[in-house]
Amino acid sequence: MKNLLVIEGLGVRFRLRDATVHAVSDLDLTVRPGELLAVVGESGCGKSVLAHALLGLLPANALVTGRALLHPARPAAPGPSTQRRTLPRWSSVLPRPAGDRAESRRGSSGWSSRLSRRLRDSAEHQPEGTGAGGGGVGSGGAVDLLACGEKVLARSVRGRRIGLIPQSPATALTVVRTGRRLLAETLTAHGRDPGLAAQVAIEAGLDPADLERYPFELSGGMAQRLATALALATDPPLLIADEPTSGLDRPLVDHTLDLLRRRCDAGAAVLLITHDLAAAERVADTVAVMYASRIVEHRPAADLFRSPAHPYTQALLNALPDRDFTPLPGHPPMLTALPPGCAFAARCPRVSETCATRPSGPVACHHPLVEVPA
Ligand SMILES: Nc1ncnc2c1ncn2[C@@H]1O[C@H](COP(=O)(O)OP(=O)(O)OP(=O)(O)O)[C@@H](O)[C@H]1O
Ligand code: NI
Repeated sequence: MKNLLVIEGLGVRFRLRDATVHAVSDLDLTVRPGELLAVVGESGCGKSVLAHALLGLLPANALVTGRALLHPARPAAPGPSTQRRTLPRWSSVLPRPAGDRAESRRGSSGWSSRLSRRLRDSAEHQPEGTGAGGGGVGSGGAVDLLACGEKVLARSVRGRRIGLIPQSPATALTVVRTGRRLLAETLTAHGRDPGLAAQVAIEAGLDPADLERYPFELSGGMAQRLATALALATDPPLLIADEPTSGLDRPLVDHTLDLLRRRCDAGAAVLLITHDLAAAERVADTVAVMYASRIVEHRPAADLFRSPAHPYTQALLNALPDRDFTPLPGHPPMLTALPPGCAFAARCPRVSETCATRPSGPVACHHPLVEVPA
């Protein structure tokens, strides 16, 4: 089936005063409708930055290169007049990008001013795909997420074509509305019946009674499930779930994973970002392993879990309690000082002189455990 998302050569660097953080490097990925792609890797390897780059949620000190084409899930609609629907500019659950230029110019970054602006922005209703910042929109409805600009992202991508379950929902949720109101507003904005709020909450594993609470009254796990419900409410063709099971007990972890799997089985695509390899093994079709800003192995999940090819993937699997339970020694390199060759070399049992040069291919290793055709 045709790809829904095609990422080519994605790079994200953050400029600091005296250094540059290479958070994502030369990243290529594709996601098809119906595919659950899991992105796994140790803390700080660039997983969330990847998600935020796709949604235009990076701060102002980020330099983004490459392209990320999002194709229409179904054949392109005939024209804006037939499908124009007013949407709040910001989904209830999406953080405003810290680098929003207008915000930086105003120089006001306090919590209350950000919140009041978010509320004001929620009242703005603008037609889709017009005006400044509308570059990167190709014929046939494909959008280059890295070039289309904030207006297109806000009006027609975030929430509508790509949903996000953010990694820290407790801080991303709008705090002045109850869960029920957040859900009802989101459903309404997307042309769905606000009366479905309870049903969507149950689907996400949240007791509908908890919808009467404000987000700050929820536990971490409850906020996680409310964020999941909000992302489901928009029924997006692509869902990015950034650690959607953190803070959940095992039965709720399985509930959330099975929910994501069912979305794929119904034709949506899911990009699942997780530390939890067991979670990826349970539901993923394909797995991309990230190490120090790069994808080092990208293969069908069944192949990767049966027979890992990159020594880093093998080390991650060996650390699982139901395998060797052997922790991976050492630490990843600083993203401000990445080596020119293989970034895993310093921790790799198979290292040789060749590893001073950078490997490439579906398994970025000079000494893979199994040969994987390109
Ligand atoms: N605004 C920023 N400025 C500088 N560095 C940043 C910024 N945002 C993220 N980083 C750095 O980018 C790297 C990747 O961060 P990211 O949040 O993507 O990691 P992650 O893989 O999602 O980790 P975790 O599993 O802990 O969530 C980290 O080293 C982080 O410190
Ligand atoms: Ni993260």
